[in-house]
Amino acid sequence: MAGPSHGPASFWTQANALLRKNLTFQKRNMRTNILLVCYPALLCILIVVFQHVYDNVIKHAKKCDPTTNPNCPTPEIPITPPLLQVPRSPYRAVRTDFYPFNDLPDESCRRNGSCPATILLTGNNHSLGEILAGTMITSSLNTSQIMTSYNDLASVAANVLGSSSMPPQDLIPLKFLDEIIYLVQRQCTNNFLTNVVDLEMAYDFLNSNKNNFNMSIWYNSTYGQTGDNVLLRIPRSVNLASNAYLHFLQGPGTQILFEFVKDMQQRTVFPNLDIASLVGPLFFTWVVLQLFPVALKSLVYEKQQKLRIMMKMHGLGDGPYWMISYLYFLFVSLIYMLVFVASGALLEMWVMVMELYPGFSLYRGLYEFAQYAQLDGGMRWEDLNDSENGMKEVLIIMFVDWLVVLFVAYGIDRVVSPGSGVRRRKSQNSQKKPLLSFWKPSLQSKDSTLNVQMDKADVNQEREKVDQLLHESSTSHAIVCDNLQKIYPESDGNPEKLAVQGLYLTVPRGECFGMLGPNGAGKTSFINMMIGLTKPTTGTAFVQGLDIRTHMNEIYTNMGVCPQHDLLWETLTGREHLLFYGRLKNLKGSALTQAVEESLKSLNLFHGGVANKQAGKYSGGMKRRLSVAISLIGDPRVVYMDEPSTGLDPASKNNLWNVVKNAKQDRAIILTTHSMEEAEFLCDRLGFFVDGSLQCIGNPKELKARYGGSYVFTITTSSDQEEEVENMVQHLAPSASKVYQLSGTQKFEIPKSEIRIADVFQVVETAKRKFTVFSWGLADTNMEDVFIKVSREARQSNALT
Ligand SMILES: Nc1ncnc2c1ncn2[C@@H]1O[C@H](COP(=O)(O)OP(=O)(O)OP(=O)(O)O)[C@@H](O)[C@H]1O
Repeated sequence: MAGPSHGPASFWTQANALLRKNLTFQKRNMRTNILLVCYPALLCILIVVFQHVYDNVIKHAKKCDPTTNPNCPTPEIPITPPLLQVPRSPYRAVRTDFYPFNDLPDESCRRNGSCPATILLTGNNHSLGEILAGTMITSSLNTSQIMTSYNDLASVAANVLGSSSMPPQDLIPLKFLDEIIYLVQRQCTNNFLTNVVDLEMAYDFLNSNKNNFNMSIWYNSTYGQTGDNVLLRIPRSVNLASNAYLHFLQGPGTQILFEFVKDMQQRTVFPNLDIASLVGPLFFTWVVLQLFPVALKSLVYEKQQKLRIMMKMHGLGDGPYWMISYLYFLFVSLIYMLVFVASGALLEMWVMVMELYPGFSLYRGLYEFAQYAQLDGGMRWEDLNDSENGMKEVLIIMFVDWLVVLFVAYGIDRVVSPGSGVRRRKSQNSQKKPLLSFWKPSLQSKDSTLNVQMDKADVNQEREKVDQLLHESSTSHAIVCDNLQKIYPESDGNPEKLAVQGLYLTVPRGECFGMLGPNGAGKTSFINMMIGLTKPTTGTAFVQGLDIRTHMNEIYTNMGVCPQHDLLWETLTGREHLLFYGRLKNLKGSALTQAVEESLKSLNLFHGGVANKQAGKYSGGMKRRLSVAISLIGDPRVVYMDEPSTGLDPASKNNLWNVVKNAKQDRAIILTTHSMEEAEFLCDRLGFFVDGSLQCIGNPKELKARYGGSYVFTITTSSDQEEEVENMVQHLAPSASKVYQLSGTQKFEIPKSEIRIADVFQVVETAKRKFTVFSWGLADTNMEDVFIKVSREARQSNALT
């Protein structure tokens, strides 16, 4: 059906085939891809919409004036938590017995609203405190009071500044403050005391309210021995040359740490983190669940659907697979990242947390570049050491991520995958060599005499043939199994299972060998070993002279497989499947087109546009035919077909049989089936498998002759006459045995040597005169009888041993 074999496909041919398949697959998934790259943009829009709704509908923030309406919710919460806001006058700090701050006014100020707003600075540098106070408040005001020796800073902050447990409406919102606001970070629990001063607000306020203060400043002189540190958050928008900041900078002996607040946009996009703080984790979760595994998901999908091993079985090597997959996903990720970065400019929060995801660290890196681009000279190598930009961390994260993800993906492919049992270690002698030099009987075969039952002459003969071939240099037999054995180890409480026991088998080119046997006999286990899905426990097999334990990759280049369950890409058409596998088999140009067209025609997948229909839309029978077509494309020398005609209607079955019959001319085919009719029609030889071992082997005629030396006589009468019929048959042939009896219908096996067909007619005529015979028949044994007989005998003998 296909053209002549062109030898194994080169690395680049395989890469080309895979790339084309991936592009077609991607084209089919265009909608998903567009959605994928649009998600970040959609998410940004959603966040903004949420925020808008939240602000306008739920909070009414913009419509509520807190200066006139005390129930207005706080419209803005500064970004640096925790913050203490200045309380309204009735709640401000006053002198109490418990806290003897003598310079605070007494309680009466709360009634007339004259209590001062208080500010707490921490640190042990008095002069700095003076400078801070002097900078923020004009010197004409009585502003400075020094509080000493106070260690319980949190408690002081709460009491000196006013009650911290008051309801929010009693805090003066910063925006509408009529006195100076000074923010104190109360949780200063260690030596590094950090006063977070929002200078932007203080500065604005100072400029507009210079002479209207009623203010006390408390300065803790002893708390924190090493702490002279003040962390200033200075937005870029603030002019650093202003007097206030200069004073700060000149604070004697004080290390002033500047943290440039680069992301002022946050305030405008997310004025008050409520929605954003929900959306952030949601976004992160979505990223982890949906996007992180994009590449891995696809690799795992192919693995899970066994498509990876299917491609491998048809000759796709690890090299092209990894190269194309890697470059392909790199490209897809780049497109995704471009869209993401563009839309991510609107969404700058949570970037730090998300950096663990490689895409996000890339984003962070670009972001830092953008920030530095605003400065003279942009980012330089030495800036990597700047702890403020996190560029070094980003590069480290990306490098580690790259390594980890690459190794994880590769590890999944090598270790966890089906077929991992096959040793990928390159054989030291991977070149083909004369048969004799490496076709040595396996060690196990010497001990295997126990497995051989001496009464099975045909099976023994097969074993002798194997021994002989192993010592000859002939490669006339495409498949030689040498004491092949598969034992599944015990698991989940199930005992060890001997699925294939010491199998000796030879299949020459041009032969179709049928493997028959009841469910669970071990047929699929055998095929799985032969196609590299599982590893033999002991023994081995040689395909075209190559050992399946060590040369599976070479064997794949000349092998076709039609697995028991169809392994197809739902979104690729039948033609695209065949083009892909044809290319893997090194078919090119017109030879490829011709092979594909012939294949489609011969398997009845050509007419009515079926070839261009996606495989996901195929009926079960069409999928099956496509699987058979795939197994035969590129003229492989060895083909395995696991129940190829399952689910086919009679016409399609017939059509498929003809295809297989034509295909077997110059190749070895091993086929498993439950259809005796199929076995008889297609197979030159049959092997009956029961409980993992070969019970008999031979061509259909031989087997029928051997196991079918009897006629099957079936007769139906009323139930009362059963005994009489039985006596009658016994009289006719004393060795006859009853094999079936139900409601008057009885089936007898009568040795051919004991009767003549005319005698049977005679007996039935006599019986008809005595009682009613509803129906009767005499049949020669067919393959089904052989099957039943062999299975029964094998089970009986197994039960005895
Ligand atoms: N992965 C496994 N682990 C343990 N036991 C297994 C495993 N796969 C198959 N078996 C067992 O090995 C035996 C042979 O199974 P196998 O699938 O090879 O039979 P089969 O002849 O192909 O059956 P069928 O005709 O139903 O496809 C069965 O008893 C089965 O339960």
